[in-house]
Amino acid sequence: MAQLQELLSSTISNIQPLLDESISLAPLNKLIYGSTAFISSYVFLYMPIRFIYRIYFDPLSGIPGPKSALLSENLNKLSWLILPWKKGMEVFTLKEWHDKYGPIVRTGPRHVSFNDIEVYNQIYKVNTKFPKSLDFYNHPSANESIVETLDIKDAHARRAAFAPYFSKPAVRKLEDLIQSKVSFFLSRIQEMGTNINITRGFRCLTVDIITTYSYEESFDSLSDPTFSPGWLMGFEQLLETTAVQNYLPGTMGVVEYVLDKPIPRSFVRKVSPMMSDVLKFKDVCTGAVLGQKVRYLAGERNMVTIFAQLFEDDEKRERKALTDKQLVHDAISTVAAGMDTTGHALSYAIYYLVKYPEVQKRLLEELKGVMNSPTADVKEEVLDNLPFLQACIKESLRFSHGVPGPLPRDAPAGGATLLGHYLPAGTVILNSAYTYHTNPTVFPNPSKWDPSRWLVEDTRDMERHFIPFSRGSRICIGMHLAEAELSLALGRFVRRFEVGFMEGFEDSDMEWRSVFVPKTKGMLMVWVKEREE
Ligand code: HEM
Repeated sequence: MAQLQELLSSTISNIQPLLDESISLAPLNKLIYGSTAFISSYVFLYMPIRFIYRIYFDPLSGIPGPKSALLSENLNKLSWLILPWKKGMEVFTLKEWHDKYGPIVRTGPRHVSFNDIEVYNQIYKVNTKFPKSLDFYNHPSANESIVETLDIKDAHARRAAFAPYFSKPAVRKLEDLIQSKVSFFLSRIQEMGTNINITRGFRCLTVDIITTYSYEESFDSLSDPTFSPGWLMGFEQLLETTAVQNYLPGTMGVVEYVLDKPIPRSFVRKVSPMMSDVLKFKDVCTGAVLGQKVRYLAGERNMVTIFAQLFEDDEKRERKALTDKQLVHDAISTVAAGMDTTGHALSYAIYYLVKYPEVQKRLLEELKGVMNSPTADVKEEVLDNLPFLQACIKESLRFSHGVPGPLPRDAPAGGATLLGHYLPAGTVILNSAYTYHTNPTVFPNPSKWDPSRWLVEDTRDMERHFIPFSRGSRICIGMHLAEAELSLALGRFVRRFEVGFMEGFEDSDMEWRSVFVPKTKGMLMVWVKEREE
């Protein structure tokens, strides 16, 4: 005890002159001195102690994983965003880590990733206790949408309001709309013949369908001469900003607020055409949904759109109406959720059908069995029952993954024990569809696009690991619409056209990195020629 007292008094007497000196410094020097002391103690004292704590004493310390990832959550995030060799590569790295460390990996100080379908089913189930994580679902243009509603009860109520408009019977009633947009899409590409950016073409198709259904007025993107309307350019930019927001939450909110409110749009266009396009995309969605609300409130009752039905059902059921902000965020996120996902799956299908002509031939033979001419009408119900077409669609969904980025969920209050490890409340739990879809035990030779794998007798294990639409209470709300679009667009396209790659297109153009959804390096450029029989 006496020794300790002696040590303390000698330390104080050593520090005292330094403190006295610092008190007598000029204010500027005091600031420099103070900040240097703060930063040095943070970097050289606090960070190492915290690092050691995380490795040896933290409740998550028993979980295997790369130790370097435990240094700092913020550094991890920044590195996924800015280091050229890591940018957009998180899902690939997660898979490598699972291959190395096993089904549970600690990927950050409070992040844990899984590769175990039983765990997946427990987290992403109906009546789950694991809410979506604020760590990710917090984008300024969508944080009041269904997609980013975190609270389980609130999300249930929001989904229940929209679900009737996306059920299988509701989508069947939409068939005429989908068919007419697919017909227009096919006539446009027939007219173009060559140099067709089919990646963007598919996006325009899916958006014209969902905007007509949402707001009655289609964005009419399919009429754009090159399938490149301004709002789509904006959306492509928005995807880039999604990555910034994923890793640096709040940043885009501030940027968007500053550009959106006090600064005139003409000035924004001069300074940043990219941000200007992003704002244009938001403006179009905002105008469309709020315009419809005004018409509804003015007494118009003959609209059959999602939002008009919602306004009517709110009134009938005496439900609390959505705020304007919620409506706008739903309008933006529904367009965004349904466009790229469906578009990617279709692009991958066409890409591989061109690469593997024998597979295309087999598909064509099947389609000829139900469509006796290249432009014959066909119902979705008929296409749904074609095994090889459905196998091609499944394999394309397995390759495009739907949303490959991990869909983060939080460990609930009281924590959770998974695979024998206790995860305290708030631990961020990651599961990436990419990891599950490329499991070689379940999908032998997983990097081969092979629709026939789905035609074997027992597909149960593959089905269990096939999660492009996720599962449970937060499963994709637009799944039936997407399925109808995929069957009709792919079936009618392949029956009608021969298709090939444009000169200059390279396989590497289809390589992707993840900005939550996959973003390919280039665009799929094709020519088409109408089939003769
Ligand atoms: C091939 C096409 C599609 C795929 C692969 C797909 C995939 C997914 C996935 C994986 C989720 C879960 C996201 C999460 O947990 O954060 C999701 C959610 C969602 N999807 Fe889709 N989607 C597709 C098409 C569509 C379409 C056409 C629409 C509507 C027009 C749509 C609307 C939504 C909405 C609103 C959610 C949020 C549901 C919630 O948070 O409860 N999706 N989708």
